[in-house]
Amino acid sequence: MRSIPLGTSLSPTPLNTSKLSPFNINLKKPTTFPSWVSPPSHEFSLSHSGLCRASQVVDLFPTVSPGIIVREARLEDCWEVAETHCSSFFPEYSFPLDFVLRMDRLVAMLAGFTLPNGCKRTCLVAVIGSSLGETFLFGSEDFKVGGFDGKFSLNKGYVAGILTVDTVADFLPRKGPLRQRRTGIAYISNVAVREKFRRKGIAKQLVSKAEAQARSWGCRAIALHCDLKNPVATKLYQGQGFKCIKVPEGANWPQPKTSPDINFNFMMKLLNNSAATKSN
Ligand SMILES: CC(=O)SCCNC(=O)CCNC(=O)[C@H](O)C(C)(C)COP(=O)(O)OP(=O)(O)OC[C@H]1O[C@@H](n2cnc3c(N)ncnc32)[C@H](O)[C@@H]1OP(=O)(O)O
Repeated sequence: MRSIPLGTSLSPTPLNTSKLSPFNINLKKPTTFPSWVSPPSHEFSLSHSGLCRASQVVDLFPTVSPGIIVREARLEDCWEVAETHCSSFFPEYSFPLDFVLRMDRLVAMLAGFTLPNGCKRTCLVAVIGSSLGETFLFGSEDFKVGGFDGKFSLNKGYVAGILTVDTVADFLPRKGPLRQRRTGIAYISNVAVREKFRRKGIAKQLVSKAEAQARSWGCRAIALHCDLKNPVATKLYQGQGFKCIKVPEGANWPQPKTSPDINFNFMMKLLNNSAATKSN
C-alpha cells in the first residue's frame, strides 16, 4: 500500500496512479511538437459532445436528470469532489483511513490553491441530476475559494467525475536561463470518474471542457502526465488527440511527485489545430 500524501494539495499533484495490473503498453511513437508558439484565439464554448452516451447514465436517475453537465466546481461540490478523487485513486482504502483521506483532500482543497501571479486554476465537475437552466446561484461572479467557484446552488446534482486544469506550469519545463514559468500551456490533472459511471464518455466530456477552458485563457496547447502503467487513461488521452512527447535525452523535466515507482508519459495537444476545434 502506498503512503497517503497527507496535507498535500489536490491540484498540484496529478496523481496519475493506475490501479490496473501493469502490462506493456504499445504507445504511439513519441511526437515532438514543432513549436510552443502561435497563440490561438478560440472562443470559449461549452462542450455538449458525447451527450448520447450520457443518456445511459440518465437511466440511473430517470426522473431527475436531463443528462451530464460539465461545469466549474462549486463550494457545495467539495465533499463529492474529494470522494470521487479518493475512491478513484485510492479505492483500496477502507474506513477509517478512507474517511481521513477524504477529510485531508477536502481541507487541502479549501485551504490551498494559492496561485502564482497571473496563473489560473479551475476544478471541473461532471454532474448528474442537475441542469444549468434550473440552477439558482447564490454568490458573486468573482468569489472563489481555492479552485472552487464561490457560488452556491440548491440544485447541485451529483458529482460523477472531476478534472483540474491550470496554467501554473509546475510540471512543464521552465524556460530561459532565469527558468521562468512557461505560459500559454494549460495542464490537466486529477482526472477521475466514479467507478459506476465509467465508460459513458464522462472523462471525454471533462477533457473537452478543459480544452475549451484553456482556449478561453488564451492557451495554445494543453499538457498532462499520465502513468505509463495506466493504459485506460493513456487511451483516453490519445483518443482525444494528445501525443506522447519524448523528453529530450538528459533533460530534467519536472514530474508529478507521487510514489517513486511511477513513471509518467508526458502528453500534449495543440489547441489551434482543426482536430482540437472539432472535439469541442
Ligand atoms: C492526467 C490524469 O489525471 S491521469 C489519471 C486518470 N485517472 C485515473 O486513472 C483514475 C481512475 N480511472 C478513472 O477515473 C477512469 O477510468 C478514467 C478517468 C481514466 C476514464 O473515465 P471514463 O469516463 O470511464 O472514460 P470515457 O468513458 O470518457 O472513455 C474515454 C475513452 O477512454 C478509453 N477507455 C475508458 N475506459 C476504458 C476501459 N475500461 N478499457 C479500455 N479503454 C477505456 C476508451 O478509449 C474510451 O473511448 P471509447 O469509449 O470511445 O472507446
